[in-house]
Amino acid sequence: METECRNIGMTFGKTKALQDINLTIHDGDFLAILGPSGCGKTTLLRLLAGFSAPTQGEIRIGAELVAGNGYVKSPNERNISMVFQSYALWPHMTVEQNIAFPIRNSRFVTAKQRSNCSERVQQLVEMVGLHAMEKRLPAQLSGGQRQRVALARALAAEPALLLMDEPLSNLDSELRIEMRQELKRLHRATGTTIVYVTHDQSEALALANRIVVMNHGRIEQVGTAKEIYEAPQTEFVARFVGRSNLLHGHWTENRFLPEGAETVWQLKDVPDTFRKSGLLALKPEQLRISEKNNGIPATIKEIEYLGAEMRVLLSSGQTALEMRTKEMHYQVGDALWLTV
Ligand SMILES: Nc1ncnc2c1ncn2[C@@H]1O[C@H](COP(=O)(O)OP(=O)(O)OP(=O)(O)O)[C@@H](O)[C@H]1O
Repeated sequence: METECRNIGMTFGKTKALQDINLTIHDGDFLAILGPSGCGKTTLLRLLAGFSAPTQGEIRIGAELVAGNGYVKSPNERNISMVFQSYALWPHMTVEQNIAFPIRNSRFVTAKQRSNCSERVQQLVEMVGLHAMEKRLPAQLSGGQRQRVALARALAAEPALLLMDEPLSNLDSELRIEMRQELKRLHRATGTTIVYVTHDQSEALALANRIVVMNHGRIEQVGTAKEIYEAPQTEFVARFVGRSNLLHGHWTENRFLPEGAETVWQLKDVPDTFRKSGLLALKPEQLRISEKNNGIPATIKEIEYLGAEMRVLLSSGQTALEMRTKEMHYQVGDALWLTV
């Protein structure tokens, strides 16, 4: 079942939280909505859930109009479930009671599913790895285990759409990576359509089969992780997702003369998104330090040791640059050249 947003706009007083949102969510998608704080991600998710009505445009789930023209269908009338950053479990209910709740109460559950409730709860408990914890209360669980209960509860009534708002951000970094694998496995096993809000580009790249990048209430680009990372269509996407350096200069066919450089760079297979504006987008791992004057002059501002590699922050004139390297023979304050 497809979900369709058409010309969605949302204003709060003078704030335009969303503008011209056109988006189709396909059946079985794992779709990430990625963008910086305040770009409108949560507002869009809340509209999909039915917590508020858009000020413009319409939303359809399958053939059914769920919001538009002042009409809005409430969350419990939509076949959706939601997982929040804060888990939002019922504190007085055990693990199995929390998971059973939507099976007993959702209007989208059939009589047959309801009569198989205990088996379904057991199946979900196993699926999210909470065996032997069924009788515990949320307070007797770790953060990761609570989030697993929230996930099992969200999947219990087999929703047409599962909405997740930064569900892993309360977990420590190791557990976050582990839960990512869990989520991917659950998505493969259930085929549920997932819309996943995050401001973390590595989370979006790792999880989603499609990514929607948002900025200032608008969609900047929609594509697969590879498309978004390797072929950004806007300066914002290049910087936000790929952490790309955008160098100004002059293009002649496949040759680029960066501003401040004396030597032309011969480049291969460069997507021509930015050529018209005299820009070259380079990922931190594409920049190299050069011993000789065949690139742009730069000064090292900071070196961060990250274990497997180093993150080096530099400045070239007024431009701040970032590179990643495995070896570093220079120090903060050194002047050198950067090339590709
Ligand atoms: N109920 C509201 N009343 C007024 N302004 C709001 C309301 N909800 C959101 N906004 C504004 O709308 C914009 C988008 O907010 P939203 O919460 O959707 O952003 P976000 O991308 O989810 O941010 P974050 O990652 O920080 O949660 C912001 O400028 C925010 O201040």
